[in-house]
This record gives sequence, C-alpha cells and structure tokens, in this order.
Amino acid sequence: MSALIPRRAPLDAPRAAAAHVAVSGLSLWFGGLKALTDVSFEVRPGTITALIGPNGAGKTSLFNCISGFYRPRAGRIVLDGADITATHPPARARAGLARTFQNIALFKGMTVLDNIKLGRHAHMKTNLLQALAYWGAARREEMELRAEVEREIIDFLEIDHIRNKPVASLSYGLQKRVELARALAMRPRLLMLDEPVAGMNREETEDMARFILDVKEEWGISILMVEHDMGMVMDISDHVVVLNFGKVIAQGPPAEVQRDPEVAAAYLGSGDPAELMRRLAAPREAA
Ligand SMILES: Nc1ncnc2c1ncn2[C@@H]1O[C@H](COP(=O)(O)OP(=O)(O)OP(=O)(O)O)[C@@H](O)[C@H]1O
Repeated sequence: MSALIPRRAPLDAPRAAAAHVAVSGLSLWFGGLKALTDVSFEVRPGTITALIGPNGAGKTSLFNCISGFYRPRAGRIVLDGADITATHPPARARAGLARTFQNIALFKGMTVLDNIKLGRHAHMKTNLLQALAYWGAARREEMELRAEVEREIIDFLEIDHIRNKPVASLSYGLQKRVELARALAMRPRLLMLDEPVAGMNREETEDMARFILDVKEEWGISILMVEHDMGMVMDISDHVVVLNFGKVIAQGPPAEVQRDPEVAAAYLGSGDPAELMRRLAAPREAA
C-alpha cells in the first residue's frame, strides 16, 4: 500500500514508553458458552498486534477483557509486569490503556476539540483535597501541557480545519479519526483499536492505516487492534493472532499466518492457504 509510507512526525510529538502486555490462559464464559478458552499472546512494546478471526470468534470478548469491561473466568492480563486482571477500566486507563470502539463513541453534538479534551478526563483529579492542593502552578502547567498535547494531536491527524465543527457534521472517516484523536489525548502506552477501518472506503482505509503506522513509529505506542480488513491487517501488523471459536489457532508474523492451513480453513472452510492468499491480494471493495 503505497500510501503507507511513513510521514515525518511533528518534531515535538510526545514519545510514550510503549507498553508490554502479556495475556495468559484467559478464559471467559457467558453462561454455558465458552467465548474464550485458554487464550495466550503478547503485545510487544512498540509493535502492532492484530486480533483476527471469523464472526463470533471471540475478538470483542477478548478486547473487553483487556480493557476491563469483562472479568475473565481464568487467566491473567499483565501490563508492564503488573497484574491488571482485576482492575477496573478507569484504573487501566490511568495505567496507559486507551481504546476506540467498533461503533463510534463520540459526543456528536460537541465539537471535535471538546471531544478530544474529554479524552484527558481519565487523568483528572477527582478528590477535592487533591484538587485544592493541585490548584496553582502545577495545575497551570498541566493545563498548558494539555493544550500542547491537543495541538500536537490535531496537527498530527490533520484535523485542524474541523476542530470547531460539531462531530455530527463530519464524514464517517473523519469521525473515526476524531475517535483516534480522543484516544491519543489520553496519552496511552497501549492503544486498542476496535475495527478502526470498518465501514470505510478505500481512501479512508489507507489514510487510517497510515495514521496507525505513524502512531506506532513516531509516537512509540504499542497497538492492539481487532480488524476484519485482512489486506490492511497484513500490511501494517507485526504480529497477528488468529482466534476461532474462542481459541488461538495461529499466531505469528502476517506472512506466516496467511500460509497456515488452519487459518485458511477457519476463513474459507477449504483449508487452502493459496486461495486465502489470492483473496487477500484481491483489491478491496470501496464501502
Ligand atoms: N454479552 C454476551 N452475552 C452472551 N454471549 C455473548 C456476549 N458477547 C458475546 N457473546 C458470544 O460470545 C462469542 C464471541 O463473541 P464476540 O463478539 O467476542 O466475537 P467476535 O469475534 O468479536 O465477533 P464479530 O467479528 O462478529 O464482532 C459469540 O458466540 C457471541 O455470541
């Protein structure tokens, strides 16, 4: 994908210490349904890991376990050596985890800038005494830093021209970009993207893929994404984890995973890796 050639970063793009995530032996049941069984994989610092698999394979369930919306029945999620399996979503956000959603979760009547500002709420002080102690120079510094981060994100994602527009007035592709901006405003070390290019046409997909690559390469953030667009996944991922019926059936570099007969069988029912590779190579249809 030629549009994926990385661009130069703004000189002062904030560098994060990329997160390392280790998921081990994760299982999740809904009543009698085993949504996840003994799932293990890692997101290495500064890489893009993609979770793929047919509908109902367990990708969203796994995402929800990692972001803290679901509590697994068994297994551990370790972020930079700390076990976060039992912590709540706000604590995970403070630990450096930010996510976007399959269906855009923005405040549609608010402007782009106000939505981005909300991304910072995870880091705000809530305790009154803390807030009072915080008032003054330290708070001013924080406000200045926040404004700087917002400016950088707006420049980086090329959305300056729409910063004061209500989100509802924007195209779908731009709304998805604003959602990415809001997640970046949390200054994450692990960015979780739930179907970042779902419903996008080819041009929007290529733009978003380029931004995701740039987030990794220029901001140094680890990325975990669920995505159905296999062409995009194979283009930009460092590591691909394939789920089927709640189990990891393959994982490795994209080229290796594409050649796996079990992966071909899960997607095509035929088990023919050559056919899977032909389909992946076929041009994507515009949405
Ligand atoms: N809240 C829930 N209650 C009961 N069953 C659920 C719930 N969420 C998911 N499931 C079931 O768990 C299994 C895994 O679903 P999940 O949504 O995680 O798959 P997925 O890979 O994300 O699918 P898709 O690609 O269609 O989004 C499915 O059988 C699904 O029906």
